[in-house]
Amino acid sequence: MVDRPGFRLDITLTAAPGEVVALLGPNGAGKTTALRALAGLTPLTDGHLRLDGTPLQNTPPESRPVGVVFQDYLLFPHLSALDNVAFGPRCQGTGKTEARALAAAWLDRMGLAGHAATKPRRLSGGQAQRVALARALATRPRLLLLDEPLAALDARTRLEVRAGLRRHLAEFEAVSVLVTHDPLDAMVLADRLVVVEHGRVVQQGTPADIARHPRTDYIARLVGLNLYRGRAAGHTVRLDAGPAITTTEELSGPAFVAFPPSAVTLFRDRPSGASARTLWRCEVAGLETHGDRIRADLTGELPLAADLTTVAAAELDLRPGTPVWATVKATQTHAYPA
Ligand SMILES: Nc1ncnc2c1ncn2[C@@H]1O[C@H](COP(=O)(O)OP(=O)(O)OP(=O)(O)O)[C@@H](O)[C@H]1O
Repeated sequence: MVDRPGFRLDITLTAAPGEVVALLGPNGAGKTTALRALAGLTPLTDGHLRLDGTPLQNTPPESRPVGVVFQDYLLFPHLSALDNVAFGPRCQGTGKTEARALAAAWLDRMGLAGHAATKPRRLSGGQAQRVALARALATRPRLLLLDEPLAALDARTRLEVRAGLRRHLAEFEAVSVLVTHDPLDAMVLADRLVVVEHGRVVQQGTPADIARHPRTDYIARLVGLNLYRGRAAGHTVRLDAGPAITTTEELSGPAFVAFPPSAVTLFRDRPSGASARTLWRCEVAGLETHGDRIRADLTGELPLAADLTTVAAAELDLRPGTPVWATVKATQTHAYPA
């Protein structure tokens, strides 16, 4: 637990050797605070930290078997890539020659053998990220912490570096914890996602499980689903938001219903064949381009997001304020216990 005026981080986090855990959450949720507490840079107000069975909270940061890759890498600007990587082993008492040989091997593993003598300012973003990772791994940490590891990169580099990082994390035999806002980074890199909101864990599980069964609005938006809470009886869920919705699954009691924006069809006139159970009167609140589709934000009987092709949006002549009827197929809705 970490307490500071106006904010409390209160989370339980456990991880097995070899596991990659992503802490995912909105701004100010407490992800960085959690990472700093693990690194020993922010003291715990209460609770404990244990690594390989050994209490950690009284060990100063520099003596913890923890490697950190900071968001902006924090490479030493005056040292070559090789000396940046050799720095950690040197601090641990490894002799100069051995530390440099170790660093050279790490750079080689990262595909950077040709850049050993390069200073950080001459490295590309992706190369600097790999040097920072090599620097953290060269100390043979038992816990690897990565703060927004890809945030400093442009979209193209990000794709490549993400794939490389995934490989290195998979090979790393101890625990990795990474912090990110980016659901894609989290899904690609982590074995398990821990979603933090307001200083607490609101959901955790495998990426696939979280994407299929979001339990908060933040996660639903992240994975691009419409999400409602309600009460199920058979194939109908009466939503807290008002209307009822027909679902394929049969359930009873508190339930979530989720469906993707692409499962929604919009009409200007009330469609004659549609079941009243899956037909809502809405109004367009906003429109934005979403890849090769148009995402319509709707308010009304059921607030929802709908994806349309550009042609469909033009034919419906949608603009903010346009009244529409929205329907979703029961086969595309997904209900699960709340
Ligand atoms: N050094 C600090 N002193 C005081 N308050 C802080 C400090 N750092 C963060 N906070 C506050 O603590 C809370 C948690 O912040 P934290 O940076 O851990 O969140 P985060 O999930 O990492 O957010 P972000 O994604 O924006 O980095 C926020 O309310 C933030 O304003």
